[in-house]
Parts: sequence; structure tokens; C-alpha cells
Amino acid sequence: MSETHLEWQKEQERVDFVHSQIKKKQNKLKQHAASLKQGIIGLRETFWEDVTVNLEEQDDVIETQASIKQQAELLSERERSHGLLYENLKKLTRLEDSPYFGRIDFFEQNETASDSIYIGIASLLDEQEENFLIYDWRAPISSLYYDYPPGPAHYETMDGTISGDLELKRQFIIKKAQIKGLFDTGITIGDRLLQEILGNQANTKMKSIVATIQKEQNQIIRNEKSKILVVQGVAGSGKTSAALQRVAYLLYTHRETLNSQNMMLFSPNPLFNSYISTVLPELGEENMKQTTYKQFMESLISTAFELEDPFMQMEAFLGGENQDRISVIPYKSSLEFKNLIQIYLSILSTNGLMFRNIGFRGQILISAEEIHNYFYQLDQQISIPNRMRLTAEWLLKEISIIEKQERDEDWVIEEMQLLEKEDFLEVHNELQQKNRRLKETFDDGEQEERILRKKIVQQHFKPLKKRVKRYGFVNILESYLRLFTTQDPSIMKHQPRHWDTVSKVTQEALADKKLFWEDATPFLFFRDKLIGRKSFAHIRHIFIDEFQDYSPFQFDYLKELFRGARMTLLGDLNQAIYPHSEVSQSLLSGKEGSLEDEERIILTRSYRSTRQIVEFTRTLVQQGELIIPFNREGEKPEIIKVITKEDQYKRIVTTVKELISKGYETIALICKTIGESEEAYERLRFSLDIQLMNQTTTSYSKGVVVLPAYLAKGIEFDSVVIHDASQEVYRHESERNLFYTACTRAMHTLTLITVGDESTFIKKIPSDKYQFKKM
Ligand SMILES: Nc1ncnc2c1ncn2[C@@H]1O[C@H](COP(=O)(O)OP(=O)(O)OP(=O)(O)O)[C@@H](O)[C@H]1O
Repeated sequence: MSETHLEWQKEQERVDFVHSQIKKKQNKLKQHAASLKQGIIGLRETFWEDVTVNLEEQDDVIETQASIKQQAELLSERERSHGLLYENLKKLTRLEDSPYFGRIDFFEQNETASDSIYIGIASLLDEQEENFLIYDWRAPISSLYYDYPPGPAHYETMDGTISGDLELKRQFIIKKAQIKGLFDTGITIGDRLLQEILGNQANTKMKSIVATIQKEQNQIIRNEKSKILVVQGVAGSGKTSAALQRVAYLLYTHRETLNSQNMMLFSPNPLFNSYISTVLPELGEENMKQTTYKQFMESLISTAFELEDPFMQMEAFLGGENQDRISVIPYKSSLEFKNLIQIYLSILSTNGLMFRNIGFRGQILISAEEIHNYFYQLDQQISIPNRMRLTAEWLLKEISIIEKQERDEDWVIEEMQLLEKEDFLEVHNELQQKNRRLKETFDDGEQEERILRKKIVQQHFKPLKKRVKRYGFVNILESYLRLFTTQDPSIMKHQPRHWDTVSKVTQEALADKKLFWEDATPFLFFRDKLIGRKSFAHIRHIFIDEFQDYSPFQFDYLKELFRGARMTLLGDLNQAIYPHSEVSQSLLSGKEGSLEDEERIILTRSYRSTRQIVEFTRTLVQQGELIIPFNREGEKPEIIKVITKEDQYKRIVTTVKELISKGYETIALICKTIGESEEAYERLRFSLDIQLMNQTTTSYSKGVVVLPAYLAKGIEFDSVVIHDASQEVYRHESERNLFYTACTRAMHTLTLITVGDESTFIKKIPSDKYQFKKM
């Protein structure tokens, strides 16, 4: 038997042993869980039998309470144990099929022999609970596996650095407890395994990458130093994957103090949420809170406003509509505008805020002017939100006084006549009980009327008070709009050149309570500065994926809201597709002086696509030569030139059918806009089994989908067909990144159909990077 065979056999014996241990533990736990469950059921059934209930005397009541508490604690303790057992069983089920994926032999300095460390998705102790049969991939020692080739190596622990020599680094593919592959690897973690994994079909759900995390990705996952971690990574470099493994790592490493509710992920669209939803549960962790920036804005903004969807902004941009509006988006997204609002706020601190009258039954109870005067007589050193709070308190007191006076008004009698019999009865009973308790007898009729008057007035004043508590007495919108008309010199000094357009566009939209996407953040920022903001103190880690799509204003706003949280920002400058992109690039590009506590990591290797696809797509962007393809072979991208729309759709049908026959399971027909996608869907739905995806789509299944490029962000497909890559469709420089994003969604094949002349983006690509066909 060769040495390799012998090794293989020895390793299989160990897998068999570990597998038998898992089975044993499972059986033990199942028995234990069954008896615990029985105990819990029994305890629930006999709960009251074991509690001494006596309510005669005060002492007895206290004793009874203590007895119930004790019994409830016993029950909840048992339930907790059952929960833990259940978690453990789930962990064992995850390990059963494939207990580990890696092994390192580490000779620690000052020790006499090396240790073999087996690494898997969770840890497992032997029967005596003494030695680790499997180490969790997140344990400190496991970082050796990801960070070093065989040779000198070290890792960090709570007690300091441990150094030594890495003697062996081995990878396994284990399925159904049988070793299917075994490789000893060098610098990177097994190209062979990665080749195999990346060669697989794309999935509609993202997969975990723990077995093949690369060294540079591990830097992101285990980063503990910086408050803000910025990752600029090329398309397909594993930014999202690394972010999710980072969540799992943090939850494990800080499990005593951190849970999934303390983390929040901002993702690019609702579809993406479902795309990544299985990764963390696969690793035995709960999903963190997930949202899109749009959903988040919606949760903060009053429903009185109609908030535009960012994708509609994108459509307006791509469709070349409302040029005035588009031209001012970069300014509204910038920190200059934020600064202008701040100057305006400092003016409002001394004068100019707009208030609303507080009216009741057609009469003004407290006028806007009175409120204005009250607000501005308060100490100006106190912040605006605090003065608002004091004003609200004052208003509530004033309203209470008026409320009492109102009880004697005639309208109350009129209201009383409209009451139902039940209302009178209720008041009557209430009064009877009260009088019985107080052993008093009064004239019931008079008292009843008093109570009824009080109740009626209370009911009518309730919405008024509620409005005051919600700061409805401040006219936030009018106050904001005044920014666009004020002649205050300190504002005028800071206005940009095209202020007239900014002013006109904003006033028109806001007059209809329409919040354009670019207006949402500035308006919310302004509102917060007047009435205070919601607290997110419990959020300790923020992850922002597709960070390049956030404007400086949006990011600053998030930074203020989540002041206490650490941030992981992941993006790619080449995929910046929004109209504000020109002002959004500084953090990722690192051009602006780096922020305090900020660390930048750059990922240049692309894992998603074949070498041929990366070599094609990287020529589309600046400094594309820095993008390194992972060595996986495939066909060169294909460009098919047709003349008519009829030919275009004929060609799409034959291409897609060919791809299906070759076994590709997820195929995307990517268009530029939703309009183009809808047209394609209508044309194709009788010839192909095809799904249309729009901004409300939250999940998709395998097969053929048609969608606009901006919705394909972050996800991937076996095959991508570009619906129309002609000069007619992709002609503006501002569409280059969108085109690049679309093409980089392909894992295995990329086909570009062009109706007429191909886009100049393609013309500049060397012809040896693709195959060209003319029809
Ligand atoms: N270390 C790895 N091991 C296995 N697969 C990996 C690894 N890194 C990345 N991948 C795979 O590469 C593909 C791209 O990863 P991911 O979507 O995380 O990249 P991204 O940088 O977020 O991409 P984009 O910016 O283009 O959306 C995924 O299929 C992912 O599973």
C-alpha cells in the first residue's frame, strides 16, 4: 500500500471514530432530551398541585407568590436546558455528514510534540469532555489554517501570542462520513478544492465558504481592531461571503456579550436578503437584522410622505427624464448640502422655526405664534430637540387646563345625548363600586354627569395630546422648505451655483409631500435635528454591503444614528451605479484622508467568474489589470450581433435553450431598465419558461429570469445573457459601471446580444478576449 493510501486509510479511520462519537452523543442527548421533555410536560400539568395557594392573610399571599415564582423558575430552568440540548443536537446533525474540512499539525514552541488540530463548522469534545476532536473554525488556533503555509506561524489568544511551526496543512472533502478527497496544501487553501467548489452550479441561495476562506478574506472576518473596516473588493472577490462569515465569527467569539439582535446588515435589495438568508443558519447562527436603506428610511419616515424607491430614481436617471432633477442629485447627496442644512439649523436655533396652531372644534386653543414665543424664550443654550421637548411638556399642561374648562361647555351636553345606554351603565357601575369602597353616599346623578363630562372631554382631547407628544405642533416640512427660499446672507454665501434649480426641484416635489430618494436623507436629518432621533444604542455592529451606492450624506447620517456601533463597509468602486456616484467614492478609494479608527482592506482576486470572463470584464474598467482572475477555465464570452429585434429574440431563445441543454440551472437575461425587462418578458414568455424580477421580488427559483442590471447586484448566475449590448442602449459613460455589474454576475458563461452596433465599451476590448458572431 502506498504512503498516500496509508494516510488516507488512517484518516478514514479517524473519521469513522469521530462519526461514531457523534452518533453516541446524539443517542445520549436524544434520551436525555426525551426525559427532560417528559419532565417539562409533567411539571406543566402539575404546576398548580405543587404550589401552595393561600390568600387569606397578607403573609399567606406573600408565601403563595414565592411558591409560584419558585415553581415557574424550575420550569423555565428545565425549558432552558431542553433548548440547549436541542441546540447541541442540531450541531451534531450538522457535523454528522461532514465532521471537518481541515487539519493542521502545529508544533508549539517549548512543547515536546506537535498537535493535530481538526477544523470543522463547530467544535466537538471527546467522551471524557477533555480533548477536542474537532475545533470550531472560529477558535483562535484555527486561524493558523487560514493564515499560514507550512512553516513558522503564530496565532493570538486572550493570553498573548502563541508561536510555533506549522508542519502540515491538509484539506478534506467528506461526504456521508466518507473521505472523498484529501489534499495537502501550500500557501493558499487548496486551489483544487476551490476549483471544484467554484466549478459547481450557481445557487439561488448563497453558500458558506468556511472550508476555503482565503487569507485576505480572513483578515476581514477576524478583524477586531478598527471601528470602521472598509473593504474595497473587485466583483466576485467574496466581500459578501466574508461579511457573513464575519458575523458568524463575531457571534462566536463574543457569545457572552453579543447576539444576532445587536447586528444589522444593510443590503442592496429585498431579493438579496433572501439570497443570503441560509448562510448563517448553515453555520449554526441566527440571522442578524437585515434591511435595505429604503426599508430603513420607511421605518423612520411618516406615512404622510410618499417615499420614492431608489430604483425609480435609477430608472429616471437611465431614462434621461427630468434633467433638472438629475443634475442636482450629486449636490443633494453631498456633505456640502449637509453643511448648508447645519448652518440653517443654527439660524433656526434663534429664530424662524414654523409652528402650527393647536385647534379644537374650529377654534384656536394655542396659536402658532404663542408656541413660537414660548419656544424662543427658552434658554438658547439648550439644544433644539430638548427645547421641543420642554415646549411639548408646556403645551400638554396648557391643554390639560383648557380640557378641564371645556367640561362645562354646552357641546359636552350635546355629546352626552349621543351616548349609548351601555356608556351610562358603565359609569353608574363604576360609581357604585367607588362609593361602596369609600363607604360614601352622594348624589349619584350629579356625580355621574361629572364623570361623563370628564370622559367625553378626555376622549376628544386624546388625539390632540397625542399629536403634541409626536411634535405635530412643529411644521417640519414648512421649516425645511424655507431653506430653499430664505434670503439669509449666511445661507446664500454657501449656496452652490445651480441653487435655483435645487430650490425649484425640491419645492415642487415636497409641495406634494413627495420625497424623492435624494431628498429622503436630508429631510430626515433635518427632522432629527428638530425633534430628536430614535435610539439604536443596542446595535453594536453595522454591515453595509454595496457601500459604493451610499451617498456621503447617507453614510454620515447612518454614522450619526449608529454612533456606538462598529461598521464594516463593503463595496466596489467599479459597481457604483447611482447618479450620486461621482461624489460617493472617497471612502472606498481612500483618496480622502482616512477616518479615525478606519482600516482599509483591498481584495483584488475574483472568484466568481471563469478566467475568460474576468479577462473580458476587467477591460471595461479603469485599472482593470489589477483584477486577478481565479484560475478556472471556461469559454470566452460570446458577442452575437443581430440586425433586427426579431433576430434578437430568436437568438436569445436559441442561446437560452442551448444553455439549458448544457445543464446550466440559473440563467439570467439582464436588461438595462425595468421597461426593457418587461418588454423582453412579454416577447419571450411564450417561447421560454421565464420569470420577471422587479424591485418587489423577494426570492427566485432556478431557471431563466429576466431582470434589470441594478437588481442583479450582489447575486450571481451560471449564465448571463446581456439582452442588448448595443451602442443604442449603453452609450453614456455613466452607464459603464452598470454594464460592468451586469457582465460580472456570470459564473460560467457570458453571452452578449447586440442589436446593431455594439457599445463603445465593447469596441475597446481586445478582440482576442471574446468570440464574435454575426447573424
Ligand atoms: N474563499 C472562497 N471559497 C469559496 N468560494 C468563494 C470564496 N470567496 C468567494 N467565493 C465565491 O465567489 C462568489 C462571489 O462571492 P461574493 O458574492 O461574496 O463576492 P462579492 O465580492 O460580494 O461580489 P460582488 O461585489 O460582485 O457582488 C460566490 O459564489 C462565493 O461563494
